[in-house]
Order: sequence, then C-alpha cells, then structure tokens
Amino acid sequence: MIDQLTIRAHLDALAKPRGSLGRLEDIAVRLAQTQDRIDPRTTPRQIVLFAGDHGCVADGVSAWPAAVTGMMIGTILAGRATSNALAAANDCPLRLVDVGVAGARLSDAPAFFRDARVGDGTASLAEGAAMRVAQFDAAWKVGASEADRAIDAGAALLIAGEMGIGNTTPAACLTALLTGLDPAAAVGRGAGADDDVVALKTRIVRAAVARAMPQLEPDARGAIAAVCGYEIAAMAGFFAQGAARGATLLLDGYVATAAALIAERLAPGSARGMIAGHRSAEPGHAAALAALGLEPLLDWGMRLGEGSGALVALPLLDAAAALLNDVARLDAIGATRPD
Ligand SMILES: Cc1cc2ncn([C@H]3O[C@H](COP(=O)(O)O)[C@@H](O)[C@H]3O)c2cc1C
Ligand SMILES: O=C(O)c1cccnc1
Repeated sequence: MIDQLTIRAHLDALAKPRGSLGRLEDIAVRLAQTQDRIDPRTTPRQIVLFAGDHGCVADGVSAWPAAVTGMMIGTILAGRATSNALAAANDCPLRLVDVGVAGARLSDAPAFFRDARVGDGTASLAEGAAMRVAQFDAAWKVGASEADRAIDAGAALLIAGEMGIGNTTPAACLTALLTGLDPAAAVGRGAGADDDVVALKTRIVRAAVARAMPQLEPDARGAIAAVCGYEIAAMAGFFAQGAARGATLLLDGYVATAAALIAERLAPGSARGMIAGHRSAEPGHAAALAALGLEPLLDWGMRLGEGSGALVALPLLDAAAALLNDVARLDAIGATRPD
C-alpha cells in the first residue's frame, strides 16, 4: 500500500511552493491511494447507469409514477438525459443496463444498452422482501461483470449511476440498516416528495428496517436483499469488483452510496477504492458517507442521481491526476526550496 507520506513527499518535490494547491493536494493524495500508485489515471473512464423499478412505488413513496423510469430510459437512449449531457461534457463514455425495470423489454436499442433484467421490478418492501437472495446475487453479478468489462477495456476510473423511480426508499432502508441511522433521519424528499409522502415513506422505511434488522447479523445478504433494488444490488457488485481490481470508484449521491455501503459490508475493504463526488441534499447522505470514512468533494445541494454529482466532480480528479503526473520537479528546474 502506498502511504500518505510518500505521496505528500512527491507533491512537495514538484516545482511549486509546498502546499500551494491546497485542497487539490488532498484530493491527489486520495486519488493516488485508491489506485495504490503515485501516478494514478482518470482516463479511460466509464459511467454505467443501472436501471430498475420498485414495487413500493405502488404504495405511494414517490412523487412520480413508476412509468417515468421507462420514459427516462428512452431519454437516456436518445442521448438527452442529464447524465448523457454531463458524461459528454466530461469525455466519459456511458452505458445503460436494465437490471430490473418493469414492463416491456426493449428491442432495437443502441449498443450502449444492455438488457440484463433479473426481474420485472422488485416486490414491495412495504409488504415483504423486495427480492430473494438469488435475485440479489444475480443483480450483483451483473454489476461485477460491468466493472470487469470496463476495466478489461482499460478503464481506471468507474462511476455508477442509477435510474429507478422510488429508489430513494430502498436507499433510506439500506442506510438505516447498515449505519444504524434512525429511519426518520434517513428519509428525504427524493425526486420531490411532499410532506404527506415523506410521512408515509418514513412509516414504510421504519417498518421494513425493523423487519430486516434482526436478520442482519445471521444473514446479511438476506437482510439487504429484503430492502434492496436491482439497480442498487448491481451497483454494489460493480463497486466491489471495481475496488478489487484497483479502479478508482467515484461515488454519486445517496442511492449510489447505499450501494457502496452494501459493497463495504459484503466485500470489506471496497471503500479504499472510493472517492465521494458530492454530498446530496438527501438528509441521510452525510451519515452514509461518514460510515464509509469519506469526505465529499462537493456540497452543492444536488439531488438527481443518474451519476450526475459524480460527473460534476470528475474534473477535480482530472486536475489531481494532472498535478501528480505532469508537473516538473523542483530539482529538475535547478531550484531549491528556501526552507
Ligand atoms: C424525470 C426524472 C429523472 C430522474 N433522474 C434521476 N432521478 C432520480 O429520482 C428517482 C428517485 O427519487 P424517488 O425515490 O423520490 O422516486 C430515481 O429515478 C433517481 O434516479 C429522476 C427522477 C425523475 C422524476
Ligand atoms: O442523491 C441521490 O442519489 C438522489 C437524490 C434524489 C433522487 N434521486 C437520487
């Protein structure tokens, strides 16, 4: 493992006053640690969007109907979603994977789409387990295979994004389950829930977490599967595999971080590969990041998902990599420090 002192010594040897890039130097240290090398790369990179539907939407947990998941998939495939725009602005190739959307399957989709559907949306976590462990494992494998695919093609940095109306409800359940946060503090407005919807969502999350919690120690995968989503399980497998293979994982918001909590629980050490792109406006996100030992790069009140916050933070990592890789050493220009 490359240690902090080695990286700091490298930064201090560059042709600039010591510490003169402030916080960017801390980011450079973190980036180097995620790849365990003094010359980390941020290109090639890949964003994979995982999509799934959620049975609990029928119970009223979202401001939006489940059909909007499919509409947004169409928008992503047409290249017109926020994630497409931000990925293009950052030279980040994008893939979209259906892990568990409900309804008709797509035909004639472009090559950046993969149909890896494990189920037609989850069962409602308000009524029982959202999915079986075998389904959780299958979705995890889909995510792991996406990390392998990207890394085999050369990617050094991975972003996972998600699309799934209702998915801030399983994210709140998972955050409460895996960090011990009170369900009321884990529930937020998601894509725009009003006070009544938030109250209902909180009741549902509290009950689901109360059912899953006793199962956590004897059977962690069973407890997690009960309150999970297919796209969240896939992101967890993506993170665990990406970390195992030494890639940098740039996290998005609350939903992606719930998947990161699963990865760290089931594949301990995964968090060493993670950098938090931002802190989402969802109120439970700070606790989730703290549980992973991560400090967000940005705190801009973003609350979209789709990998958007990670993509907005990506240029900061490009800057950190450029600093580590492309700046001359002070001794090479013939100068010595005054101190
Ligand atoms: C048009 C639209 C585009 C989105 N893109 C991401 N989300 C985000 O909002 C949803 C989660 O919020 P909730 O749990 O409150 O339903 C997810 O689809 C997430 O990706 C969107 C939501 C909408 C409505
Ligand atoms: O932070 C997130 O991931 C988020 C917030 C609101 C809606 N969807 C996702």
